[in-house]
Amino acid sequence: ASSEERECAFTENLPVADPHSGSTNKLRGVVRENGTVRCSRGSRCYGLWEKRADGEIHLVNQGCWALQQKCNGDRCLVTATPSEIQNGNFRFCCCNRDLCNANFTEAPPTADTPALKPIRRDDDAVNCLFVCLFVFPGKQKHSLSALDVMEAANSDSVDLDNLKLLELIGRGRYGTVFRSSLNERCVAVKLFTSANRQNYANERSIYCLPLLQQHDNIARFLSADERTTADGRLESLILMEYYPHGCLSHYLSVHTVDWVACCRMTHGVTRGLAFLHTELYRGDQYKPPVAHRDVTSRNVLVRADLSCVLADFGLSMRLTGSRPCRPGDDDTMAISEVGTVRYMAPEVLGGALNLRDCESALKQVDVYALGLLYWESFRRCSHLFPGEAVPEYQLAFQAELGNHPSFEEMQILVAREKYRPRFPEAWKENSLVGLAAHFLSFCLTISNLFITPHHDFWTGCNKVNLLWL
Ligand SMILES: Nc1ncnc2c1ncn2[C@@H]1O[C@H](COP(=O)(O)OP(=O)(O)OP(=O)(O)O)[C@@H](O)[C@H]1O
Repeated sequence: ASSEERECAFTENLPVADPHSGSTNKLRGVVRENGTVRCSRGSRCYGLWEKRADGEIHLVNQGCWALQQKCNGDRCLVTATPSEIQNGNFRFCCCNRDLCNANFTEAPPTADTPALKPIRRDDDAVNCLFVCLFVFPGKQKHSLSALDVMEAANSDSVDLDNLKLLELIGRGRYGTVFRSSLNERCVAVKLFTSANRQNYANERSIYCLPLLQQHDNIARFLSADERTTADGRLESLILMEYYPHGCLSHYLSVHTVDWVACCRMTHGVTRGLAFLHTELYRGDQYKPPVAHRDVTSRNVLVRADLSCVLADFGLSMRLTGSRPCRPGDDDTMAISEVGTVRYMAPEVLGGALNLRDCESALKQVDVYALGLLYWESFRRCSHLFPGEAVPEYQLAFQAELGNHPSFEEMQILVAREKYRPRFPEAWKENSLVGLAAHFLSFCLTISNLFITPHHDFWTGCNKVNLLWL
């Protein structure tokens, strides 16, 4: 039964734009004139209704639902309590019988109700979905994120039996990343051992912040879960969209890029970081400003069209709310000295981070690292080396300190000697004017694309400019 084709009621009052991943096209199936859709094998049906201010319930969308977990009922049961979904304004259900989504049935959630519940601990992902779908209907370009968030919202416990780890694609300090398949969809899975559970919990909570998944330059989160391995160990998993080009540093190490591609890459990371830093209120949604605290070219992932997303939020920190950020706190050290040593700002290395204005200080630390990413990227830009070979890819300070610089080495070089990555000779000699023009147009491009000119961001940007100039 799970692999049958399914016929579902179909309505699209709110268009779900074409996702940019082929694998999710199967969400739609073949739409028929009689208001139904023939969904691809293994799909379920879903429905979404809105309760308006007048108390009337209006149908919003119906169609095929690619995720199978918890959608096995005959009836379309709404089990998330109304308060969990946008203050009770929406009803979502999915089910596994032909046309079962024509109507919904409200049922109080029970332990064994074969239906949906939002992501554990909060309903941010569900709320994100509704903001994606309704508050910004003009942003259909991002509707893969809406779809993904719908999936995330409903995949509290992914059916891990269907998850196959296929190939090891990355190993970081905190997690091991595998290209994987989930119900024939290609995904990336980051596995954390119990020793790194805090990092997992933090990354998960950041991904689930309201509005975060709406942004095109933040990595797509699909789900998170925990399981016990055969030998009794606790293992935590984060499921994400799979980015076939991998991380920025890998991409740049094997490819040069032209000017446009280079701008697209750096611009994407910049937008992602600006968004992360920004405090947002939209309707009843609140996104706190967040510092990434580990901006590196390994933590930026590259899409097929060479646009980039910011990833790896295991060390990220909300900059408002309950967490203190004052000198003398027990976690002052943790606040100021996390990250990858190569990308640490001089004030972090020199122990001079201004914790009295923690929010600005940590944002500026991120922006310093962003400047190093620009340097790594533009050194691989073919247009900036006319008539000569593009230099081999280098990480920032690799020429000076090699592959594994220590904290002390970085401290001496960057904080004490105030050394910064060098411009290649080609940029100094012949094309300074051209470069300046390019750089100016680049700055203008990115400045146009910020949501709001953010004071702290621009303060940080001055550091980038200084680094460049
Ligand atoms: N969704 C993805 N798609 C493709 N490759 C990925 C994906 N996520 C991570 N990777 C690869 O795995 C590597 C490690 O991932 P990640 O940085 O999230 O782990 P980490 O343990 O937190 O690492 P770090 O040491 O940077 O903190 C990345 O640099 C990248 O090459």
